[in-house]
Amino acid sequence: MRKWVIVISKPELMKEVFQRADTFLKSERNEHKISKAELKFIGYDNLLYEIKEAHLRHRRVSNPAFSHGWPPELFGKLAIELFEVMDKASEKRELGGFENQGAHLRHRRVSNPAFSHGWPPELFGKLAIELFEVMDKASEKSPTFDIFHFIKSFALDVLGLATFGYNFRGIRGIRKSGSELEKAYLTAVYGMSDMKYVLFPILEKIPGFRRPELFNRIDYLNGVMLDIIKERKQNLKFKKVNNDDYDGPRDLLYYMLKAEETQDDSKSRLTTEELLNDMKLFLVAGHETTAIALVAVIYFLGMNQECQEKAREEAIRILGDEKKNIIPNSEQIKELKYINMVIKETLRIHPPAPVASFRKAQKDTRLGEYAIKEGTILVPQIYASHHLEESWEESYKFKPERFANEKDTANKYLPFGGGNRICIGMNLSLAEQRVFLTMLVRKYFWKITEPSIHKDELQVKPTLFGLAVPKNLEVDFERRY
Ligand code: HEM
Repeated sequence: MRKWVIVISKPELMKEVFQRADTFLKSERNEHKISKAELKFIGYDNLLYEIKEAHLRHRRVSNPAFSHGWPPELFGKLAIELFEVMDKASEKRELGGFENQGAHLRHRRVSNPAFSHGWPPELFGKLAIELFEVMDKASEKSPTFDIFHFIKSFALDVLGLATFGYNFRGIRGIRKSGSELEKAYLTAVYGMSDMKYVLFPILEKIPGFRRPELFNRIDYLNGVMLDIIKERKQNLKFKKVNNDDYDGPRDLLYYMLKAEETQDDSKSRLTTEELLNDMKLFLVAGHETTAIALVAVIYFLGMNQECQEKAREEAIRILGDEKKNIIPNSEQIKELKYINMVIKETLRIHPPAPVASFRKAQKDTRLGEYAIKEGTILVPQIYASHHLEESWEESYKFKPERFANEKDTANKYLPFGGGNRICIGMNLSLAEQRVFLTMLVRKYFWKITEPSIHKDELQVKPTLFGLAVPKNLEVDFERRY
């Protein structure tokens, strides 16, 4: 039987769908088509795919873990590590490509005559193929300024530490000295989201398409993370979680184990396997989303130099202009009014998760002025909602000032969804963005490298989870110190 699918862009209706979670229930777990690799990696028994009581059980344990403050040093120290890698990369680039003007003229004088005759097309064709091969190899080896690659490593390192006290060394991974676990994680994530294998799971059985290495890596990753959880559980049992003598990391795992202790009923607890799945889910759900947000902020400030300058002025006013990296403290972060507006406006104009999960009407009902039949699928279209002209004047224009007054935007701004399935990592991600951006504007001036495919709009590539991942975005950074 054919079913209605309704795309929702009006913010008040979307909010209602999120709020009436029992009537507009998130699709059942078996309605999410996932690859065999994803099944093995995060499975269905996790906060993302569970619904009703099982979802509540995950949320009950995870909520307290996410609802405490995040020490700014967590993000700040990693930001400094990333800046060092970026500086090294820019040095390499200068050596590889750019000469000063006088030297350039000298080269031109000799080269110009050599270029002024006709060329057989095959020469280009054959050489282009050769060049593509070399470029592919080179891009594996040396860093370029596709900034997404850099930021993603940073976001992964933050999440590893925030989730289970583990440093993936993703930033060092840019220089090819990351950890085995980083490699295993990246292989697992890319492997599980390969669209071919989601659409045609039979490929996993066909010689030439099978991916034994991928599944080995997932096993390895699962093993290491499981050991960490078991060891931590054991450790906490001896030390008793509430005692002050606990000196291990205060990460999500710690707070989740602590929350587990307070569940008297064993049925409300999570099994070790479920806990493990949630840990991995946090990495997957928080890694690319935050990296997209940060890259988008770099893009919009690169395209809007006056906004970049205002953000810098604020960072300097609050942190001072000593020529060294300074991690803002919690009090200083609260003072970051303009930078906060920049982050909000970026998440409005370029929401990293442009579409929330489909909901399904559980009975005949009304939604605003619309009659909805049982079984109707509802698609919360966050991107469309953030670009409705009736809600956002000049909606495609980057204007952080829209967020000067919280009250003007509260009812129509939904980058993290809403209701009982609102993004659990929202505050972690926002804290990370505030620290990172403040430090970035103090350290660098930047602009988008020209010519750019992003001249008119930030271009994105298609991805399995529908995330708005920017296509290769090249940025020129100039150090302030
Ligand atoms: C800018 C960054 C982020 C954005 C824009 C974002 C966006 C969203 C949205 C829109 C949803 C709701 C989906 C729905 O209702 O179907 C969601 C859910 C979720 N997010 Fe995020 N997210 C971000 C960062 C994070 C981080 C850092 C984590 C974890 C560390 C995380 C973990 C999750 C999880 C586990 C869910 C499912 C919650 C549930 O169903 O109860 N997200 N996110």
